Amino acid sequence: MKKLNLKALAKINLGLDVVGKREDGYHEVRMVMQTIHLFDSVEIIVLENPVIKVDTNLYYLPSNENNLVYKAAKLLIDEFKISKGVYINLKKFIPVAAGMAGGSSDAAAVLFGINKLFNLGLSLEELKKRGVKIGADVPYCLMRGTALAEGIGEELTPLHPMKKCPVLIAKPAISVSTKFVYDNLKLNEKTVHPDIDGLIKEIEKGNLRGIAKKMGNVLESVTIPVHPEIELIKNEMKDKGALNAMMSGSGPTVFGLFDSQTKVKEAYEYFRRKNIADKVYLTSIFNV
Ligand SMILES: C[C@@](CO)(OP(=O)(O)O)[C@H](O)COP(=O)(O)OP(=O)(O)OC[C@H]1O[C@@H](n2ccc(N)nc2=O)[C@H](O)[C@@H]1O
Ligand SMILES: Nc1ncnc2c1ncn2[C@@H]1O[C@H](COP(=O)(O)OP(=O)(O)O)[C@@H](O)[C@H]1O
Repeated sequence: MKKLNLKALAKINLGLDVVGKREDGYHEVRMVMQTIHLFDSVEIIVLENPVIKVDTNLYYLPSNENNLVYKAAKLLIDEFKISKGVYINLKKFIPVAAGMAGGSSDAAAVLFGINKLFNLGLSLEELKKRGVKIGADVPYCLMRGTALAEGIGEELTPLHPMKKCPVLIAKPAISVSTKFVYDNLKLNEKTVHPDIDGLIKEIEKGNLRGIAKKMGNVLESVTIPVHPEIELIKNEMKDKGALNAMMSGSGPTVFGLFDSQTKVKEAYEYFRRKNIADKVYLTSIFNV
């Protein structure tokens, strides 16, 4: 049986700025992306019949063409007129609709896997071009590591690898639609834009405190007023010793960067004990 087991890793945005809006409604961004050690598991098995079958461990996720892994498989199977099929068994651990690119990373894993299983010979660049048709974050999920993402998120420049540190993740029991957040973003002269270039300089220096100071996410201005519990979680994390804490992507997940294993463990235990968030993970920076 021909099969592959892959890890689809989650991301956080160390910095997220929106610099304009395109005519098609998509926004021009400048984001510092970072992979973390939190992943879904994606098993792909080649089938002799030309079908795409998806199973997931989450009852509320679609297993039809609305699942991003289905879309990724179909895209390559159609383009390369592959006469066989695939069975995809998806085990989700990355919170859904959380600002951590779980779905995009699953799709990236399937593009990567089908390219390998059927010997399509596509380069990473060629896979990224197909990935952006599924979602703006898919090209980054194929690349991983520390990167500057521009355009709608698909123009990628690798950056100096982020200094390793413990990361605390906390997601309140709410889901946020990325489209809603972008649609409700109002950019004007009062908008506080994060200093993305300054953040990159601190990453190059490997200065964790400097990185923490320069973190910023312009989408917080939309999501936090709708879900004020995000601000409370950020404050709790900082109180418990995070160098800084911020919402990832369109939210609602909050991540905190720590400079000590002892502090992060204490904060993790405290978050679990006090039920401060629905899901809490103690993880770390993943570099390629
Ligand atoms: C905000 C970010 C930050 O990394 O991540 P998440 O919060 O989704 O994890 C990304 O920009 C999200 O990328 P992704 O989730 O792949 O977006 P897509 O599926 O392509 O688009 C969902 C919707 O978001 C809006 N959208 C997305 C990307 C972008 N640069 N401008 C936009 O306006 C569009 O309205 C689109 O219909
Ligand atoms: N494989 C998948 N994993 C997660 N969500 C998926 C998947 N396929 C489709 N979706 C849909 O995509 C939406 C957002 O997915 P997700 O990638 O988890 O969010 P975000 O981009 O905020 O990190 C969800 O509403 C979900 O129904």
